[in-house]
Amino acid sequence: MTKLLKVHGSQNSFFILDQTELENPLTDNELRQLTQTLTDHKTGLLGGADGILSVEESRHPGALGKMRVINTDGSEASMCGNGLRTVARYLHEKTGESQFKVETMYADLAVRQADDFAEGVPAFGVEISPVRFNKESLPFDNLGHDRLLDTLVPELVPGWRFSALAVPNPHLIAFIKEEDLESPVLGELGAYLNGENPYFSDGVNINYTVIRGDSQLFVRTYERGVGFTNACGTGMSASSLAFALTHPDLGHFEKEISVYNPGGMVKTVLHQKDHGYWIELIGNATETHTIEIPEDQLHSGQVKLEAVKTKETGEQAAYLAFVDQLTK
Ligand SMILES: N[C@@H](CCC[C@H](N)C(=O)O)C(=O)O
Repeated sequence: MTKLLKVHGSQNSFFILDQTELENPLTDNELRQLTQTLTDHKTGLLGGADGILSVEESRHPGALGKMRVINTDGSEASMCGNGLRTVARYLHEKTGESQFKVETMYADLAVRQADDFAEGVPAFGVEISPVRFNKESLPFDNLGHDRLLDTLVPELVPGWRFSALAVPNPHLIAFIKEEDLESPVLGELGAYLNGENPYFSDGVNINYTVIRGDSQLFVRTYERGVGFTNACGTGMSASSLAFALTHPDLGHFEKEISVYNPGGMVKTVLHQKDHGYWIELIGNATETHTIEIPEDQLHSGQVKLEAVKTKETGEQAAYLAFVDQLTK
């Protein structure tokens, strides 16, 4: 039997699969197939999820493991901020270390155990970097600009200003009004830019961001490879940096920014380093279920749900109580 975990950061949910514990690691095809099977929100396990986080061995100095991120549609993302917090917690519990690095597709990122957000709500801080603005990094094209920073882009939505950042996965940020949060335009633009289109050939995560005051944001994200999610950690980090660069009177470096989202709240802290930027993303790392699946079913992608054993950890009640007090 192989043990998996169902986890979330701001209710952006994942299954953690530690491939170092398998007799035979999955091939990339098997991992893609398994993700599509388990994460489907209608037919998947425990109501599905927003992806699988595959934990693998790292040989990089200081890194206790490697995280790979597979979106629900089977595509692989270079980073996942909410997911990295849960992998940090997993590796912390496995090794006893509280501060270490995790290898990701493009960078070895620093992670640390942070103060609990509330009783029963463990939290971790993770590095989000590298940050790039050039159009080749996302990539985007045919928009008449080499970078977007609070730029009018009539090709996308007339009258709306966009910023584009790779952290290193690609993000578009639009600062919008509170009353536009439920507009159908949000989903339409998300679906358009993540299908065949002349601008973002690899798709893009889109963060619709409302400024709620000094150091306060609300972000709703349409994620590449998934659709609307409860939260996107790299998206909230990218939005925080765009906020400070475009609204320096309200968004500040080296000071916590509270970022609310449909699934809860995280904190971000912006840093400048060597003419560049990095962001610390701090938030919950909640384990909701332990799961046991026969290893052969993971390889075949034909998981028989009746052969799977699941057990609630009880952490979700504490998390929901935390979210409840945010709104009071
Ligand atoms: N939810 C994640 C981002 C996951 C990857 C994204 N869908 C992509 O394709 O870039 C986060 O918390 O950062």
